[in-house]
Amino acid sequence: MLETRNLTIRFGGHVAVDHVSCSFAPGTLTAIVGPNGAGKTTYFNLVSGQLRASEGQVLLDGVDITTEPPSSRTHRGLGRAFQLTQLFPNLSVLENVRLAVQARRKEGLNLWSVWLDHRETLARARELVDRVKLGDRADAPASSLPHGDQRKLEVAMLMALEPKVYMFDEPTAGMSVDDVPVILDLIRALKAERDKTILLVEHKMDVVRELADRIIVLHNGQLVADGDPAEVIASPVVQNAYLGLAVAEAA
Ligand SMILES: Nc1ncnc2c1ncn2[C@@H]1O[C@H](COP(=O)(O)OP(=O)(O)OP(=O)(O)O)[C@@H](O)[C@H]1O
Repeated sequence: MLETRNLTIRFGGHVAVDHVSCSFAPGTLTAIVGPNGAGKTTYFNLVSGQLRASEGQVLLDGVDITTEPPSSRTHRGLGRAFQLTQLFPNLSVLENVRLAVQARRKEGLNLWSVWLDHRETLARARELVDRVKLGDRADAPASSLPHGDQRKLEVAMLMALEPKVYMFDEPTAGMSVDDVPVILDLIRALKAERDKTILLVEHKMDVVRELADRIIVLHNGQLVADGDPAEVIASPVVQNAYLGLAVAEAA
């Protein structure tokens, strides 16, 4: 179980995330929505450890991880999609995924087991590369991939870590219409495993409606709605705070 208690961060006088208390159970997909600047990405950064909270706590399975660096949170099973800057641009797609698989496994000192591990690691990496539909780009340098394929690679690397909690921040942003279904299918498949906790920041309401078991709404850093997707979307607070604004912005 992932939980935040009164999670808060201030940048100067600005409170970007304001006392957000929320828990996320395994087997659920929670969409986090809200207008631009609402604090969604900042909330993610606080959970994954890219930012340190000014106040409040982050707990994973009851352990207070508020002051831990991102690497130890990852080690505990908190998985945030890789950023492009974390990839090795000159290594191939397969090599990048292989390194992520390797990071997850412990290599023994016995040479025979190292060899077996190497073969298994490579096989697992290939499986993941195929799963994200990058099989025909496996040997291409990561830097040569178009944007949509790079996002798929990020997801493959995240899956290689086998986290308990998956955090996706607008996973389909900037993708072509052909690439979007690949990512959504992967998220659906993770959801079908029923033991993963999935957090999804997403602006596309049709995606949210289809995938989410629950929606939380952030507005000015505060949690202003939380519940069943249909009810939350219909609630006045969302219509005014989010959808109303989104419509106004789109106009
Ligand atoms: N490092 C920072 N320093 C100062 N202000 C920041 C910093 N990071 C975020 N903010 C501010 O915090 C607020 C929340 O930003 P955040 O990016 O979390 O919003 P968001 O809901 O993810 O928006 P979007 O939907 O546009 O991605 C914004 O007002 C932003 O300008």
